[in-house]
Amino acid sequence: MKKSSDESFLINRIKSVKYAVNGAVHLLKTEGSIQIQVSIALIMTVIGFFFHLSPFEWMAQFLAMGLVITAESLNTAIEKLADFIHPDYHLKIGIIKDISAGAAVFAAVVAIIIGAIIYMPKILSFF
Ligand SMILES: Nc1ncnc2c1ncn2[C@@H]1O[C@H](COP(=O)(O)OP(=O)(O)OP(=O)(O)O)[C@@H](O)[C@H]1O
Repeated sequence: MKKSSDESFLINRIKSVKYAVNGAVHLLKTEGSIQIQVSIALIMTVIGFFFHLSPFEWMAQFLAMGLVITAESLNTAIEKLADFIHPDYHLKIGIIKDISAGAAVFAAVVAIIIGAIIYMPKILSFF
């Protein structure tokens, strides 16, 4: 009895991961904002190799990129939920969407600050 409930728990966890991966693939295939953020992340990774980032700088850069892509993904989910619940114009839907987009702005500002801390000294050292 215990064993079969453990097995179904494991199967449910594996299914959840599969659904989550499907969601990530859906975002990558259909959402322009996510495609742009992932493209920026790939470009920043190439730039990171060019500037020989330290392990700590790599960690900070990947955390920043992950934060932005995560915030953008959640913003997309909230926008879609809002459109589904209330397809017509409504002041509160507008505020909810603005707040959701605001979270992505916070993430982007943090990423820009981290990028400046990593790259400004390297760029300035060229001059
Ligand atoms: N149903 C609505 N009612 C009121 N205001 C809305 C509504 N839909 C959108 N808005 C306003 O328009 C803004 C943009 O909404 P929209 O859903 O087009 O997001 P977006 O940032 O352009 O995302 P995307 O281009 O990824 O769809 C919202 O932040 C909100 O201010």
